[in-house]
Amino acid sequence: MLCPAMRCHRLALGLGFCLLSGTALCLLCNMELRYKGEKPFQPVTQSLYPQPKLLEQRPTELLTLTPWLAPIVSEGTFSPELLQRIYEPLNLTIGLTVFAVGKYTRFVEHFLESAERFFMRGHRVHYYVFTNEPAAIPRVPLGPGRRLSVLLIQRHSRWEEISTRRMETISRHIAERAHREVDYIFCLDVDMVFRNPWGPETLGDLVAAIHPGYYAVPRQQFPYERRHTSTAFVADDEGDFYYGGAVFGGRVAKVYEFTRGCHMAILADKANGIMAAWQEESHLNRRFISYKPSKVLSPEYLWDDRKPQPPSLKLIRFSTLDKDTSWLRS
Ligand SMILES: CC(=O)N[C@H]1[C@@H](OP(=O)(O)OP(=O)(O)OC[C@H]2O[C@@H](n3ccc(=O)[nH]c3=O)[C@H](O)[C@@H]2O)O[C@H](CO)[C@H](O)[C@@H]1O
Ligand SMILES: [Mn+2]
Repeated sequence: MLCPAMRCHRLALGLGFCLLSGTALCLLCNMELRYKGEKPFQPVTQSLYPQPKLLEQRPTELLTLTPWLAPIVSEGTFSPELLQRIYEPLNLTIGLTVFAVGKYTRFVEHFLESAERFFMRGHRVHYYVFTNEPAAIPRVPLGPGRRLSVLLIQRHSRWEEISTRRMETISRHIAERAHREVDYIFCLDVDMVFRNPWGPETLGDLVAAIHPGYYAVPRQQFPYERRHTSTAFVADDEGDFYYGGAVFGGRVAKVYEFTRGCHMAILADKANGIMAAWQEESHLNRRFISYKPSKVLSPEYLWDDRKPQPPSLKLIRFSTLDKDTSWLRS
């Protein structure tokens, strides 16, 4: 039999031990791992390597990875059901910017109606429509979790200016507002329509889409800006794919950096009295050579109704309408 004093002593020891091991366990559980700092990629400066060819392997099968190992998204490369199950619980909000200035307001209704049918079904979506004429924006009925903000912008007289200014407007809009409201953001042309599902397979840090007019063309023939005096200049032996200015996107912070970078380059050109060959599309292409997209969308995501559907494309998801360009720009 232990005397009461000894029992007390043992009890105190036991309790002390429990307390100590408990604290240690607690500390271990709550311990934050200090990883080595993330090292962001630096812009690519040397670009002497063979051009990737979307149709290289077999003439009707698209390439699925870029030489820097970014996925090239097309029908058959992903499971929509699986991706839906992965992304749904994340409760993401996806922003979509679209510009409708002057006569282009007539495209909004068809654009939004088709987006409601096909764009990011089952996810929260925030449309940002930039226009000089808010009264001309139709009230298209939206599904649950989907909202629309109409934002007033100035109208510039030249269409090149309207189109090019988008980089500035988007970067400012992200800084002022959208960075708080959305996780990802896509920036699309309005003279287009969704024809098939566009889902979370398109989400990535920085996303570009291959232009429907140049996916089977050698890089020397890409309509890059070729004047050395422009900040959008691209040499003959540079370039991966020719990307369309009508579709880009990504994580909101990355799209901010991207649009700001393009805007700065456009401003530098402007100071020198230069408008790049294909306006903001030329700057977008220049920037994607140095800052590679982390995901590339096949021309399924940026087609043109004026072209017949080739056998290599199993479906068309988003396409330019056949429009009267000279009337629109007059
Ligand atoms: C076939 C062709 O020529 N394609 C070029 C043309 O695309 P696009 O012919 O697709 O240019 P676009 O007329 O659709 O203009 C781009 C976007 O700017 C907005 N917008 C433009 C003008 C206007 O008065 N109001 C308005 O809202 C609208 O959202 C439109 O979708 O121009 C782009 C640069 O901008 C690229 O160089 C494209 O390669
Ligand atoms: Mn367009």
